[in-house]
Amino acid sequence: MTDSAVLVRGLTKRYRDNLAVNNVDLNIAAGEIFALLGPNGAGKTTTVEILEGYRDRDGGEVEVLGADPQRAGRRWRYGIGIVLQDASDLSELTVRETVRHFARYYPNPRDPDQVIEQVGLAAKANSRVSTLSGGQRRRIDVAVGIVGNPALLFLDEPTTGFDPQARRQFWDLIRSLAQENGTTVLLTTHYLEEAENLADRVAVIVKGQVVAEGDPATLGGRAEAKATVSWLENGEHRTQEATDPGTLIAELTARHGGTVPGLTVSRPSLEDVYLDLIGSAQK
Ligand SMILES: Nc1ncnc2c1ncn2[C@@H]1O[C@H](COP(=O)(O)OP(=O)(O)OP(=O)(O)O)[C@@H](O)[C@H]1O
Repeated sequence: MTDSAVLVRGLTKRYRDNLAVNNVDLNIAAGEIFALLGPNGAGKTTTVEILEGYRDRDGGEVEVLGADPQRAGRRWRYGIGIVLQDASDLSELTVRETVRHFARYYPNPRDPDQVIEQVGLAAKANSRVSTLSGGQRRRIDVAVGIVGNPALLFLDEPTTGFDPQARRQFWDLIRSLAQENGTTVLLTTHYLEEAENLADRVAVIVKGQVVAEGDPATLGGRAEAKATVSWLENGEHRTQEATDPGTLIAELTARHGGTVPGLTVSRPSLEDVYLDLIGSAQK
């Protein structure tokens, strides 16, 4: 046994002559929020579906919650939560009926009303799912994904189509799941801001291979990258790159006798680093 919720070594998957997943290693600790990033067709969904036990692999070792998904049985599956967009199939049911319905599939479900409260749908508990907004339906999808009390939750592009406020509320919800319930979360996303806000660690996959992995704040040498310092001088916009922006700002402050007009300091965003990484890997 390991403390890892997900342990992957040398994973490979081919579709005919297309090597969709090429020697991928992953180690996701219990309780961690981990994001898989990568361009369309990089191999994220294939990897996730192998971990969920829905796709067989061609090579490598995979351990999810201590078992090989290819051989694991029903009891193992009870520990896995998958957020699918299918709650609307039951749209004539109310929110409470829907969550109760799914709770019955599990031997040790969470209290449906508590789950509804946690996903922020308490005020809608008696409303039909068909009357909910897109973002509210996504919350039901999460409620259905977590009502079985999973140790590991898979989220595939969870906030596509959300407005900015709904997206932030959703992030709070996922964080609370990890913090209060100790749930491990594996998500795929195309929103770098989402990965930065939510994930403890990210892996970038390009053409089936992990090209970078780590804390989003330091990925690809981001924390050590030069800062860009901009300010206004005699009405003109000035910009200078600096390894140590503090020294430059001190000089500027002295030169201006106090406040430096229009001063901004920026480092490469996660998106900048990500685009660089996938650009070099795709060459
Ligand atoms: N069932 C399948 N049969 C054949 N090829 C497939 C199948 N599923 C995926 N592929 C191929 O495998 C590669 C990886 O696809 P995958 O869906 O895993 O990528 P992804 O990173 O999830 O992409 P996206 O961000 O677009 O969802 C692609 O080249 C895709 O065309």
